[in-house]
Amino acid sequence: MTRTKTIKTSRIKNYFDFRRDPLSFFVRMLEKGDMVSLNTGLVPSYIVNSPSFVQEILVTKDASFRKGRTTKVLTRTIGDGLLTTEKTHHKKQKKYFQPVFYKERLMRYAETMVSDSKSLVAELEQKDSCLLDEEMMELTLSIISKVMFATNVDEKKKELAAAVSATIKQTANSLFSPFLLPLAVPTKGNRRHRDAISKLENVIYPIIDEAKQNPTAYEDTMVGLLLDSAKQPDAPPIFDKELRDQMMTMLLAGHETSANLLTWIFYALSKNPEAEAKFHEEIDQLDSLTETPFETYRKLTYTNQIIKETLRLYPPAWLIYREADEDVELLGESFKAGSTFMIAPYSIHRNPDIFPDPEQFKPERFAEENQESIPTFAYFPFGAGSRSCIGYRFAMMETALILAVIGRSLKFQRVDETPVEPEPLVSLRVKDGLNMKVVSRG
Ligand code: HEM
Repeated sequence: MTRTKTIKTSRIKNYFDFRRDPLSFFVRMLEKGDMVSLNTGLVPSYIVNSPSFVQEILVTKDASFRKGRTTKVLTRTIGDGLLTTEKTHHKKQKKYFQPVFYKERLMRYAETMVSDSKSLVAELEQKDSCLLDEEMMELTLSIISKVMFATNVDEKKKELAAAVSATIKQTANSLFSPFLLPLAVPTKGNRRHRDAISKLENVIYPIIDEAKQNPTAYEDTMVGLLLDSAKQPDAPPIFDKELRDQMMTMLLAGHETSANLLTWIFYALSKNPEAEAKFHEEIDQLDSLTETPFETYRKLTYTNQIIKETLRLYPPAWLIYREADEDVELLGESFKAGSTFMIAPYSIHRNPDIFPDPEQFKPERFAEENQESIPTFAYFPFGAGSRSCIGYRFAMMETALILAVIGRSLKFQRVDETPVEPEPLVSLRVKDGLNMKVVSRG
């Protein structure tokens, strides 16, 4: 029996429905079948809904797929970094990248996560309200720059965060546009995109020069590690361009996702007083005098459930693309080379058969005793298989520590009750930002 259903609406209607409101489009498609064919003719496009197809594409048959269009678009900004390379090149990079996220390094990163969060608390205590999304963007940008490049971007935080935002907006526009104009074509959007890339490069290239001249100052960072790996016997040399691409990758993949997640969490807590009270109870019991940040992190059980529930409802990586490299058989059905597959954690995480009352915020879904009932490939905010998120542990720890430090001193309340909408760019943002009252917890 075939599990793929073709929807009856025309491809033009599907395309405009998708462009108008991609998130609702995917949620509507959820009940149409395990795999939905979008009727797109020469280049077949599918929406993947069932966990077993997700597993086939991302894990079991992953060698038959590439990231396709996502890679093509992202390469314009980040070049050949870990997020965008394919096949053997990617495998090689993933191997030399692993040590950046080893436990002993994560333990050191935790110190920076806590101290930067404390500085932000001191700043926020002077304010009545703030644009929370921007504050979170600057905080996670500052953390990633310190731990990956030993660079303090405090003075340039706003400018850099704006440059990253501009590249992300342009990338999202290109991702969903039917035409992909080369970046060299001087459209207004392309010019803005190129300016933003130059701003980021003006920060990145001097760091590379400095790291090569003064390696000891960088030995604990990603840049130092990559320079070191090139010194191993038989290792190929590493060029500035490759370092630049990996640094761009970390800037783009490693801070916007976490910042958006944090913004959604504080929003969700402001709407769910019971969960907020349980969160406060947990963090108020922490003994910050005797513990290292890493020990603190391991005690944040309920906080962890809040993070997972927010990742379910507002997964920053809301859409994952794959393209078949060759003809491929999935669960006994054949798909042609070149077929594209859209896998949307945003809609799959709302499957009511797996998550009853899917729109309700219920962190307890992820309590130890309940987690077992969630099939592995029904919940995958960090992807799965060979292309899954290398920063997964980093992101979970960073989010928990930031929540704990900020949550012990402050909470946030909505300034007004205007509806908050998600904006699906490369990562899932709060549309038009989130203005929040800053309330001291006394
Ligand atoms: C809440 C935060 C984050 C979320 C939800 C997230 C999600 C994801 C997802 C879903 C993928 C797989 C994409 C695909 O299969 O096409 C991915 C890949 C990746 N992520 Fe994350 N990520 C987060 C934070 C981070 C952080 C903090 C870093 C780095 C410090 C990072 C670095 C990367 C990189 C380099 C890849 C590409 C891995 C590869 O292709 O081998 N991410 N992320």
